[in-house]
Amino acid sequence: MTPLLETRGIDKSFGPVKVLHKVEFSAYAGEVTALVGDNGAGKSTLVKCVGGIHPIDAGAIYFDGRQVQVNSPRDAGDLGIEIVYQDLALCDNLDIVQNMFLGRERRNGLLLDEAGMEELAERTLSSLSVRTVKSIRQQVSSLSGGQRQTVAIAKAVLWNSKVVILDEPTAALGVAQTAQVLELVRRLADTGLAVVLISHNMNDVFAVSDRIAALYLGRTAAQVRTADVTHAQVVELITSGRSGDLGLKNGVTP
Ligand SMILES: Nc1ncnc2c1ncn2[C@@H]1O[C@H](COP(=O)(O)OP(=O)(O)OP(=O)(O)O)[C@@H](O)[C@H]1O
Repeated sequence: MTPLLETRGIDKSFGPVKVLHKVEFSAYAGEVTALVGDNGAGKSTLVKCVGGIHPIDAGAIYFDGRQVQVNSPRDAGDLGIEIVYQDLALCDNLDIVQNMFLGRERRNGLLLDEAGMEELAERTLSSLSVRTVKSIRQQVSSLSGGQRQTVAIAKAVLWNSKVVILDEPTAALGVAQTAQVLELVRRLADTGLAVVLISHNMNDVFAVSDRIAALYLGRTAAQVRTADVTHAQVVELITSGRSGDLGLKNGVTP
């Protein structure tokens, strides 16, 4: 199976500090790939490289088997790569529809196509089986953390996304809301998207991912199928970069 998104040998430095060393990473359509690693391991940097925010120093990015240049967030968006950041970047003083179309508003002549945007927002939310919001004209400031996360994810999905990268989507959530967001993460993959889930939470990772990619000090420690590893083995990968008894071939489950 060809990965939908793949990095090969990515290097990235900030000034004299080398943060990524020949990083290999693959994400597949229809699957959730968890990207794990300790604080400072390079997860956000890798994601920002594939999102066109940081230029890479060496290596290459492949999309659907084809080498691509991702020089700006616009390039990433054109390929269908959307990143949902932890701090969400939703505007509190706007409603759900306004937030979902922010910066990409639909127009009807000179006027905003409010009805069209409402319908599409509604359709996107219901296609993801999101029933938690009362009205899509609700201000985002009145939503709970889980609902905000849901809107941010739906916003990413609205734009014909093919790869959705979620940066710690459950970090600030309670138990019930975490379960809801994880269900949504699973549904995204089930609709055929490649979902990348950055997470520090092993329960979340094991609950929802098909594959796990572990970074250790900016290097790929392993890429494995979730079904092939235990919590303890993943913790070992994260904390020491060692794959111990996993029997990996070049860091990958054979
Ligand atoms: N813009 C930058 N300039 C200089 N150093 C940076 C920059 N961005 C990240 N770094 C450094 O790169 C390393 C990797 O950081 P990164 O944020 O990618 O890690 P992470 O795995 O996402 O960590 P966390 O789980 O804490 O978010 C860190 O040592 C960090 O200090």
